[in-house]
Amino acid sequence: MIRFDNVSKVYKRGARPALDGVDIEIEKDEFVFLVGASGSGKSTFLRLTLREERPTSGRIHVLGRNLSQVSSWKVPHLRREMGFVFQDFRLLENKTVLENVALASQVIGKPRHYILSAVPEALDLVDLSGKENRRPHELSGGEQQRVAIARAMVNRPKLLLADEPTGNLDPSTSVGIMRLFDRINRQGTTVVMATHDDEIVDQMRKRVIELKAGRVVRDQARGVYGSDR
Ligand SMILES: Nc1ncnc2c1ncn2[C@@H]1O[C@H](COP(=O)(O)OP(=O)(O)OP(=O)(O)O)[C@@H](O)[C@H]1O
Repeated sequence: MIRFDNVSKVYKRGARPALDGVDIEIEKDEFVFLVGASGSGKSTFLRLTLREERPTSGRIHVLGRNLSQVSSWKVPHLRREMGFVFQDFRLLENKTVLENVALASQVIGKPRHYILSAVPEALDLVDLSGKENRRPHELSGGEQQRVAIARAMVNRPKLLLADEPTGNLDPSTSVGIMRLFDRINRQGTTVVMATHDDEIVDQMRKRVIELKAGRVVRDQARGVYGSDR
């Protein structure tokens, strides 16, 4: 699903690499936590996977494609097969819940009949049926993140990437959001999540990849947040 072969990324000539000789393979249906101190390279890994950035050296395969061979005009096509969830939700404030989710399908030209079934299905997945006509400011933080997850899932991606999705949420809300990611994963979507949420990582016992100064220092099945536990 994702393969990094000896990938390095240097943003500015002379700066230390944000990723430094990274080899990672993530299989279909896995749930992977990316952990590590601030600046260790987690977001860079996600941005390279999305092809928002290109590596300085090394090879990246995502969804069976070598990213260096995907021409720029085909990048949007590739991204349609991936969902992305951010820490700060990034919803459109002047649109309703339903419109926020539907828009993600409309902009890529999905037919009306698809949208009419996929949007309610996505809202049902995140347990927001009944709140279709609310606007983001009428929802709690956890509900807003659920809308963002519905938006990421509405085109039925094979891969869901998330950068600190619980970073703005309180602990009990975060648990609910993590259960949702777990359910999405069990239904067949590969999940890769960068997080600082140690309690949740310890509870969920999924694969943990730890980065330190751009290098993989730990790759553990059913792992915990900190290597010293
Ligand atoms: N666009 C950029 N231009 C220059 N340097 C960058 C850029 N993005 C990230 N960096 C640098 O690359 C390194 C890795 O950053 P990255 O954002 O990948 O870390 P992170 O582990 O996601 O951190 P955080 O947990 O704070 O989000 C850092 O030293 C950062 O300053």
